[in-house]
Amino acid sequence: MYPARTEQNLPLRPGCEPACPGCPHRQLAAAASETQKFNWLQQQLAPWQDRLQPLKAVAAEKRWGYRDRVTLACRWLPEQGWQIGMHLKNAWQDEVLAIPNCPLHTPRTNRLMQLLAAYLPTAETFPLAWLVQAGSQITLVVKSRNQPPLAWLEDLYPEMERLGYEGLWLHLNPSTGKKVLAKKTWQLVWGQPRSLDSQGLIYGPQGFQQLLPELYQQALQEAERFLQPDDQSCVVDLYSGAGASLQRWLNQQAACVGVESGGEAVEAAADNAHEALILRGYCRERLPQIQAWVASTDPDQQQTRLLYTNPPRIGMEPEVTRWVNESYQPERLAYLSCSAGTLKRDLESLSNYQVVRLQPYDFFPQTRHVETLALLKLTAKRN
Ligand SMILES: C[S@@+](CC[C@H](N)C(=O)[O-])C[C@H]1O[C@@H](n2cnc3c(N)ncnc32)[C@H](O)[C@@H]1O
Repeated sequence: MYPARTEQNLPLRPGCEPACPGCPHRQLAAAASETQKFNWLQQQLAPWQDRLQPLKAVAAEKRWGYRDRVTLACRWLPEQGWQIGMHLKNAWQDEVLAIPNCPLHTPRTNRLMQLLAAYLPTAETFPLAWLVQAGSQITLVVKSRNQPPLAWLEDLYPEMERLGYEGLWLHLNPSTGKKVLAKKTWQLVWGQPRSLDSQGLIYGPQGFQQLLPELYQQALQEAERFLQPDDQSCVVDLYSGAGASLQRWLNQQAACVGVESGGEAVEAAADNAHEALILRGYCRERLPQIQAWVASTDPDQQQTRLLYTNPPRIGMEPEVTRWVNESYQPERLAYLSCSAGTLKRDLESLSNYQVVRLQPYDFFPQTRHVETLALLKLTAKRN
């Protein structure tokens, strides 16, 4: 990421902790923050600068109080009680900065932190390491092999219900640390195991969700306009999560395959996009199955091949980029990226493609992060 600008032209919002490193743009006006992000993209994506569109963002009043998906560190201090907030870890410090009134969080997230800090027993009784909230699903990650007492939670349930929470999980993870979650020992202690998002899609406690659904829908709409999926096309959807994008392509009667490594997301996608084939695993390891699916879906090679990809920050796996560029060769490709650096690398590797348009979105206001949708078309003749 680019270095933080020292210019500070706005006062801190009420509740914003001066020492919190969470939002480097918190003292910039919206226009200044957006300009910084745009300039960063211009620099990172210089070879395609002429195709870079102005940044799309939500209205000013939606730039705060939007974070309803958080992973917060929890630490017990005998003098001060529970601290829930940002983990500050570097050579000099290893502490948790409490942020009970964070203005970036939704009001219910802050209320949840405050309630837990007030009701939790001491760390000796309940060694809480992380609080993970995915929308309406909450997980308490406990650094222990043994089940801690849960009776204290009874008093919290009515308030959690009032705040619109729907599920509370206990996750025992004795080795929790940098990697917060493990596969085993999840227990639903209250409510229901799954919730529905604003689009009616099912998700669970580990669900990946974009933070600003309105802007995310705009990005998907733009990808759909470009890809033009229909009943004569097949869509390969990589890093497909719980199936939000798959659902769109299916609505246009396209044949679809999704690939996703997260077990819970795969399970949700099977419900959210049940007409698609969902492959579980790393994309690079599923290439033979995707290839077989394409061959059986389009034996005469009459269909329009399309690709949508939305990888994590590290970008597409090199084997996958190579397969797209040299083997699958979709006519149109939409790539939603949260890292301009890895996007640049992958665009350069897609040598058989021309970048048509780069549309940035401010998915993470107040932070340095910026999302970009790259739209590409095949220029070489398919092998
Ligand atoms: C940026 S999220 C996108 C999810 C989905 N497209 C959405 O918008 O909801 C990236 C997804 O890729 C999954 N993932 C990470 N590495 C993967 C890999 N190597 N192969 C397949 N899926 C992977 C993650 O579990 C996550 O769901």
